Amino acid sequence: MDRLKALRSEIDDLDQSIMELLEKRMDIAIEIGNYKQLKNITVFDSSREQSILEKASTFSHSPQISNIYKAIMKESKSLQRK
Ligand SMILES: O=C(O)C(=O)C[C@]1(C(=O)O)C=C[C@@H](O)C=C1
Repeated sequence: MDRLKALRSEIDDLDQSIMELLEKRMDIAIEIGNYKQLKNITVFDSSREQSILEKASTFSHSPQISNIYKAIMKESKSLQRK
């Protein structure tokens, strides 16, 4: 039980950092969205997404990281379209 508590505490610390970084990323995505709207640029940029997904798969061979990035970028686009 002590071990479970300790591991959960590690996850809590990591979640705090992940959430802070995701919040920052979303703020920047909103700024990019505003810029794109101003300049009449489409929200979806396939080559940029491919390059991020390539980085994710180079960083880690586990498909989970790429899947998480797909979800992050889906939310990013939805924020930009608001
Ligand atoms: O880099 C951009 O152009 C963005 O809008 C950001 C972002 C992302 O979340 O990384 C979101 C949508 C695009 O399809 C590509 C990338």
